[in-house]
Amino acid sequence: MTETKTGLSIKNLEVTLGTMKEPKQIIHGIDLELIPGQITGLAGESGSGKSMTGLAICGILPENARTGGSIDFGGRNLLKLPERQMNQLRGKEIAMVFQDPTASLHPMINIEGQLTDHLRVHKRLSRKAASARALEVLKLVQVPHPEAALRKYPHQFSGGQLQRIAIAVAVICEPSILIADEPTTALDVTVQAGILRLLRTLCDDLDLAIMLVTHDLGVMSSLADRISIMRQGLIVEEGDRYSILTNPQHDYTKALIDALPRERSEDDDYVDPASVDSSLLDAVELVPVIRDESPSLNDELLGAKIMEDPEERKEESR
Ligand SMILES: Nc1ncnc2c1ncn2[C@@H]1O[C@H](COP(=O)(O)OP(=O)(O)OP(=O)(O)O)[C@@H](O)[C@H]1O
Repeated sequence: MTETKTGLSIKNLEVTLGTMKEPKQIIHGIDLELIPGQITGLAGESGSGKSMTGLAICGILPENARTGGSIDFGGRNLLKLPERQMNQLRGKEIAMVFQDPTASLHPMINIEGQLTDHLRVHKRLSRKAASARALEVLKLVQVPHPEAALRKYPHQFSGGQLQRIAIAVAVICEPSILIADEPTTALDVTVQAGILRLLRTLCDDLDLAIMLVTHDLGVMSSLADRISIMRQGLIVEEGDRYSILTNPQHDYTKALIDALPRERSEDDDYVDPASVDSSLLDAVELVPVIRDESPSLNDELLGAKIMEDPEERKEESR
């Protein structure tokens, strides 16, 4: 991939909902950078404003939302962009993956149709070229039997495969930015790890700038390059993954880390790699970062999976 990707810079973003008479400020002036080839994690409790941040980037906030600050993408402030131009960027340059993959898939259109429609709208490719690209991208996201998958409908796939297809729809136009909002929350733990690994691979190979929204700091610990911790509409702490997880400064971050599961017990959902299908083994590799027997969340827990040097991680993933 030779094309240079564009990052995104949020400065002092404010979002207010409600009426003029009864305004409800949801986001209170946050800064965030999305950098090509990096996963930026946005973690925090429910209702802290993580999803609203993603919606603001995609220009799909609720109709009554009022915004302040700026979201700079390639020299344009997305908050001020006319709807028509925002429509052109959305899906092509800025894509989104949601918790529920069916939210981005039409139940009555086969997978080839969903992938090629999207491509033909944004890239104006011929039918034949769009079909070839659809097959290529299904292979990229590792959907089994991709030729046959193109002819199937969403209800014929499992949740994990559907999420891979939703990711294929998101990346088919080679966007610069991918907003992944709780992309694994609804999935079984072994499938979760595979999707997380896929996001990492796409980030590295396509030079994508990914914003990963999750309430689960455990997911962050295995994946994000940088982590921002959000609470009540504010980013209370931001830094590289290693320092956030090993040397948190804010009490709220410390509390989130304390809440991470550390011990395996009979009834938790730790999956013994020996007990799963060998095709999943690769994916499961990510899990031990989240679920280790170590007594505390320290360097030992983070182990080889957390490295200070992103280049070192890139090397490992090759
Ligand atoms: N359409 C809406 N109208 C008014 N308030 C809303 C609307 N949607 C969300 N909110 C409020 O905005 C705040 C931020 O919501 P948001 O969905 O961004 O939180 P979140 O951090 O993503 O939480 P979760 O993890 O539960 O999705 C919450 O207080 C929520 O109640």
